[in-house]
Amino acid sequence: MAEEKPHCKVVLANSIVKNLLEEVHDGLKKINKKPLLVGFLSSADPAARVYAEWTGKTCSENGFAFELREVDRELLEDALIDANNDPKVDGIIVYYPIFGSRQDQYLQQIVDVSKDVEGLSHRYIFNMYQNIRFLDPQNTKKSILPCTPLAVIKILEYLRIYNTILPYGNRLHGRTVTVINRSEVVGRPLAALLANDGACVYSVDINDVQQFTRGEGLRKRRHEVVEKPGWTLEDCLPLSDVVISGVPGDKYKVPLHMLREGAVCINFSSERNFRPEVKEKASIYVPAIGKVTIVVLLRNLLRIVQNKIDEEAAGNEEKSSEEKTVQATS
Ligand SMILES: NC(=O)C1=CN([C@@H]2O[C@H](COP(=O)(O)OP(=O)(O)OC[C@H]3O[C@@H](n4cnc5c(N)ncnc54)[C@H](O)[C@@H]3O)[C@@H](O)[C@H]2O)C=CC1
Ligand SMILES: Nc1nc(=O)c2c([nH]1)NC[C@@H]1CN(c3ccc(C(=O)N[C@@H](CCC(=O)O)C(=O)O)cc3)C=[N+]21
Repeated sequence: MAEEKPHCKVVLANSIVKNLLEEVHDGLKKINKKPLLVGFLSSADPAARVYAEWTGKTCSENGFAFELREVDRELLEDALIDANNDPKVDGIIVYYPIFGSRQDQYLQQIVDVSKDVEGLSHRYIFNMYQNIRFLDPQNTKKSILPCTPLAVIKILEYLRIYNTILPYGNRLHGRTVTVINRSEVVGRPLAALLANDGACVYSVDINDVQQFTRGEGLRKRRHEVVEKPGWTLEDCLPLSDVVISGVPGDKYKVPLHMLREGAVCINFSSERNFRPEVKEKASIYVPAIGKVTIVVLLRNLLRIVQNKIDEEAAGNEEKSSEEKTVQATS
């Protein structure tokens, strides 16, 4: 008897983006202005330019203004300060890598928190690792999450890996996820976010394996990390419901022989980290997520603009009540 084709569902970014865009459009209707995002391109990396071009395209298609500023990297610091001080600029994104060293982190921190749509400012990253979800004690202003990790989370929600029968904050309880990449911009924050939401996460990089969890019964408030001495990716794969890979370069391929039957596989690298044969074993395969990342970026920009509007309204209220007090006493 002839064998049938394997039953793997390939999920493309477009279908995931649709829902998120609706949310963004609704949000945009509620504010009566066109937010301005400014992108700074000082990177020689072709991936950065492509990403910048997509950002521009997605902005203009969805009611956001985008301005690309190509700046010599030695002049970037001053250009960022100018944009911080310019009230017309709502959000700032700096494309990486620039120097490819710690200087990139320094430049990242120059961007004013109130304009940081990528969510890589220290305050936002601190809140994320500490599992602090709001910016104010009244829990009205949600903190900003880093774009690519948040895009992966939105994908996992779309795929129903998040179990909505469980309370918010614990919806990955019982899931085991492997993340191959532990960079400070994607892999490590992603592992922390997933573990904060209740997952058991194996974080794999070129050197070692670490496990991120909230402990047995999710007793801990936030994730903790333990080293797994002697472990390799091969030990993690058979245990994992979800495998997320983001290794740069076209050489790297996730070994498929140890992959669990029916696993969910997601690639966020610019190159394909999974061979086409992944479809023989996986139940769901997401080959690229870049488009989701950009829509999440717009969602962050909207949130920043909303937070600013709310703050100004609160400030005005305070002022007018002060005025009243002054009037009453004079
Ligand atoms: N789809 C999206 O929205 C985004 C995609 N990217 C893409 O993701 C990729 C990674 O970007 P970054 O995290 O910034 O890169 P990076 O170079 O900072 O980090 C790479 C990570 O992969 C690990 N790694 C390298 N070789 C490995 C191996 N053989 N086995 C296991 N781990 C290995 C490294 O240890 C490191 O943790 C790039 O292709 C980049 O273009 C980056 C940002 C957003
Ligand atoms: N500040 C900053 N933030 C970034 O997020 C950032 C950056 N700098 N510099 C450059 C890298 C690169 N990057 C990618 C985006 C999408 C794909 C991606 O998934 N591309 C798909 C195509 C599009 C799709 O279908 O999703 C593909 O190559 O097949 C990869 C890589 C973001 N980056």
